[in-house]
Amino acid sequence: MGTLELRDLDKVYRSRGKPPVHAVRSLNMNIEKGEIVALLGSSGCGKTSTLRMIAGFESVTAGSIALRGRRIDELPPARRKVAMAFEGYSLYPPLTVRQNIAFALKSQQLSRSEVSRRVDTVARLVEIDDILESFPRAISGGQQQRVSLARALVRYADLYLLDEPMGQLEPQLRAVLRGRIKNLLAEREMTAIFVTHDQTEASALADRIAVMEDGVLQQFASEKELKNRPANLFVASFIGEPPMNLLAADVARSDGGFGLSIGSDISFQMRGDALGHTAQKALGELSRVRVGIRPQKIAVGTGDARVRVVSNQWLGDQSHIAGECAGNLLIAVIPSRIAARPGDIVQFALEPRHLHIFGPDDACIHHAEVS
Ligand SMILES: Nc1ncnc2c1ncn2[C@@H]1O[C@H](COP(=O)(O)OP(=O)(O)OP(=O)(O)O)[C@@H](O)[C@H]1O
Repeated sequence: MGTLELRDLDKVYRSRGKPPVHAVRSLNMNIEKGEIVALLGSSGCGKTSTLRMIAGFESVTAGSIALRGRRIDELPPARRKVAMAFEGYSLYPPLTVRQNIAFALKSQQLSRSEVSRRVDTVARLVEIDDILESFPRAISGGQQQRVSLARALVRYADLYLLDEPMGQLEPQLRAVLRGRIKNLLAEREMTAIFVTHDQTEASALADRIAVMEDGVLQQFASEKELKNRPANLFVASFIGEPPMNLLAADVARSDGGFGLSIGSDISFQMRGDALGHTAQKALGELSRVRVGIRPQKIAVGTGDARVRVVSNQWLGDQSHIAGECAGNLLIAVIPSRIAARPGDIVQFALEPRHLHIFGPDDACIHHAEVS
């Protein structure tokens, strides 16, 4: 049993005169104590709706939410033992920053010195200790966001919900706070869910990442697992920078395995013994699949694929070379510079062991070797 259990959670928004919006569909998740989870996905995929249902700001259309074995989906927000930092979850204007943060501790009956100590500690952590006596209207948006974060983190709760907690901060401060918040959460074994559309943030903070699209959970796994074993085409193309190269391939049976060809220019021999049973069965029934290969797995300057260079960018520590081959755009990332200009022909080497293969319903039927 996890600390937080979401069972078949559904959210449908109905407004008069408009078609209903099915924002979250049959969501199932188990989150363990002390786990930090990121809800990651593009705008409108249902991340915030999920968080707001857990917080109690939105009703649940169907399904259930249990926290430490207790059903909470019918409880008012204040009784859920959940601390949250929400965008627009506004600060009280007549109170100073210090009073705003201390207010979150009101129900906990702590001594004044204990309240003060806790407020000071969390304020230092998010670097707002110099504005504790200011009023909300006198501080910047980024500072307000950090006050909101401090107000959540200062509490002792069963669960912390953070909606784009650092969205308004500059990259440098963001990186520093990320590290500190991660340490704090780990030290106190706090269970937390945060919403982000920033992959770097999700990878840096979270133990596991829930990738959502169109209200549907696509995969819930560690960053490494998402990268190495994407469940489907969506996750494969969403996770990783630059995105995985995806190509349509024709399937043919060949000696002891399968041949996959992309136009007449690129082909792969997949040995049967390198494919699992599921992949062999699926390939035996399919004439066309999609294959994926990460840009970092393509070698440049050797190999059979002749590629016409579209762009070649040196980013200081790696080159991104985009090229066209058999009507497909391929991107390779290599750790060195090469002298290739747009229009030049260069060789790309794509190896069968680096291929992910996607079958019907875009599900992954074979994963690349992990190296
Ligand atoms: N109160 C509401 N009434 C009607 N539709 C809503 C409401 N809140 C959200 N939606 C719709 O539900 C869908 C999911 O929205 P949600 O805010 O949960 O997504 P999100 O992934 O958090 O997006 P963002 O990153 O832009 O906040 C969207 O289509 C959105 O327009």
